[in-house]
Amino acid sequence: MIPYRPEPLTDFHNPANQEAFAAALAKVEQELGRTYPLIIGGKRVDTGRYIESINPSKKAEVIGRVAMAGQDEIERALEAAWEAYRTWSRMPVIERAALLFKTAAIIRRRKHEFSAWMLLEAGKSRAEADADTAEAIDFLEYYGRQMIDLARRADDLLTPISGEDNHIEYIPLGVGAIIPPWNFPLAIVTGMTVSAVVAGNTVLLKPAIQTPVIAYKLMEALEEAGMPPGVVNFVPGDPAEMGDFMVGHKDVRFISFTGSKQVGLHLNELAAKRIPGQRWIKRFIAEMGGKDAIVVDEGYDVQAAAQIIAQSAFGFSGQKCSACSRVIAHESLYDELVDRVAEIAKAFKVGDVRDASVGTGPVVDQKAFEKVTTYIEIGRGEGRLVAGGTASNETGFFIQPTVFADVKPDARIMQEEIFGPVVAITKVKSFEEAIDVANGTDFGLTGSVLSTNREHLAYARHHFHVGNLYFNRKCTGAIVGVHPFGGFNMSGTDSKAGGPDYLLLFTQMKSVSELL
Ligand SMILES: NC(=O)c1ccc[n+]([C@@H]2O[C@H](COP(=O)([O-])OP(=O)(O)OC[C@H]3O[C@@H](n4cnc5c(N)ncnc54)[C@H](O)[C@@H]3O)[C@@H](O)[C@H]2O)c1
Ligand SMILES: N[C@@H](CCC=O)C(=O)O
Repeated sequence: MIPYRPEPLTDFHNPANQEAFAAALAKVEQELGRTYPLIIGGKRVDTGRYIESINPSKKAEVIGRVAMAGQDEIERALEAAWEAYRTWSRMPVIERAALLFKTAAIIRRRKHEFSAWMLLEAGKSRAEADADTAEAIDFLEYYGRQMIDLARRADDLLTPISGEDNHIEYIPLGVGAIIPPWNFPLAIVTGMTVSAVVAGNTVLLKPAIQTPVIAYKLMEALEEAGMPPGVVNFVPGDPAEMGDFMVGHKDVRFISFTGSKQVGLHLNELAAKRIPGQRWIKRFIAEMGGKDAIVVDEGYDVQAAAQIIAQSAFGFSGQKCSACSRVIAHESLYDELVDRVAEIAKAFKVGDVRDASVGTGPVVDQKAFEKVTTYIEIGRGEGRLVAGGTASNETGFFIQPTVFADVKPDARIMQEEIFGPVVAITKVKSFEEAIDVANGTDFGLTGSVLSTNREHLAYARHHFHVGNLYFNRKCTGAIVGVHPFGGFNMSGTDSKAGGPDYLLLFTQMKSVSELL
C-alpha cells in the first residue's frame, strides 16, 4: 500500500480541465429534478414525502426530491444497522479499509461530476467544490490507512510480562447516528460516515436538509464499491420530526455531529439522558461553530494581510466554520488595512457560480439569507460599514461581502457566529491585547496571526487558544492528515477530524489476558 498523500487539486487554468468540468456540469444538469429514496438495509424506500432540494444560485431550479424518513423509518433503520453490525463488526480490518479505498477510486474517477453536484446544490464555486471532492477522497484514503495501522500496532503498545499472553484490540462501539452539516456536503459527510464505518460500526446517515442529493451520490459510490446492506442507512428527514427521536433512541450507541453550537448543545443534553432499556452511556462527538480571528501585527505587509483576510472571510461566502469573521489589527496599520480590505470586498463579483468569473456565490437558503442580513442590520449599529451591506434574494441568495470597522470586541457581530460574508474589524494598541481580544469569545476553532515578530509568534503559540492556529496564512483550508481539524471550548468536543487520534473516538479497547 502506498503511503497516504493528499489528493491534488484541479488546475482550472488548464483548458482541458475547464472542458472536463463543463462536460460534467452539463451531464449533471440533465439529471436535475429526479426523486431519490431512503436506503434502509440496502433497500430503496419511498415514503411519499419529500425534501425539495434547490439551487441557491437559482432558487427556482430543483436539484432533486429526496424522500423523508419519519420515526418509523428510523426504527427500521436501527434494526437494519444492528443486523448488519453482527457481521460488519467482525469483518477483517483490511476488508473494511478496502471499501474506503474502492470508494475513493470511484469518486476520483468521476470527481468533476461530484463537484458539479455541489456547485448546483450548495452554491460552491468550481474551485471550492473541487477542494471538497478532494477532501472526501483524502478522508477515504487516510482513515482506511489509519484503521489498518491502529489494528496492527495495538499489541506493540503493551508492556510484556512473563507468564501471560496479553492482547488488546480496538473494537467498534455499535450503531451510530451521523449528523453532518450542509457546508462541506461531500467531504464532511464522507469523513464522518467512513470514520465510524471503517472502525466496524454501522450507522444511520441523516444528511442536512439543504444538501441531501450529494449525500445520496456518496451512498451510490459506497454501494458500487461493495458496501454490504445495512452498514450505512440513508435516512434524510426533517430534524424537528425525527432528529431528537433518533439521537434520544435507546438503541443508538454514539452520535457524531457537526453543526452549530446551538444544535450541538441541545443534542449533547439529549444524548446524556439514559432512557429505559438503554445499556450504555452514549458517546457524543461534536464539531461545532467558530468565531475565528485574524490578528494583524505591527509591521506586517498591509496588502498581503488584506488578501489573506478576504480569502479567509469571503471564500464560499464565509460559510465555513473556519472562516475569518473578526480582524484584530494593530493601531499603526489599522486605517490602511481597513481601506485595503474594503477595496477587495467591493471588487468581489457575487453571483451564480456556474459563471466561472464569479468570486463568490450565494448563501445556502432563505433562512441563511435572513440570518446574515439581520446581522448586517445589527452591524450598522455596532460599527462603521465600509463595504457591502447589500443583498438580493430575487433569483438566488446573494450577499455582497460586507466589512464593518471600529467594532468593539464585545459587540454581537464580534461574538456570535454569522456564517456569511461579513467581517468585523477592531483596533488594538499591543500584541498582547490582540491575543486577549482573539480569545474573548465562547469559541476556539481557528485563528491566524500575521506577524514578522518571532517573539510575538511564540507568544501566540502558547496563548492563542484555538484548535487550529495558523501563522502568516489564511485560517481556512485544513488538509486531511496535514492539519488535524477541530476546535476548543464551544467549538466542539476537542476531536480532530483528519488527525491520527480521530478513529479512537469510534472504538473501545478490549484487553484479553491468558495465564500461561
Ligand atoms: N467544527 C467543524 O468542523 C464544523 C464544520 C462544518 C460546519 N460547522 C458548523 O456547522 C454549522 C453550519 O451547519 P448547519 O447549518 O447545517 O448546522 P445545524 O446545527 O443547523 O445542523 C447540523 C445538522 O444537524 C441537524 N439537526 C438540526 N437539528 C437537529 C435535531 N434536533 N436532531 C438531529 N439533528 C438535527 C441538521 O439537520 C444538520 O444535519 C456552523 O455553525 C458551522 O460552524 C462546524
Ligand atoms: N476544514 C475546513 C472547514 C470546515 C468547516 O466548515 C477548513 O479548514 O477550512
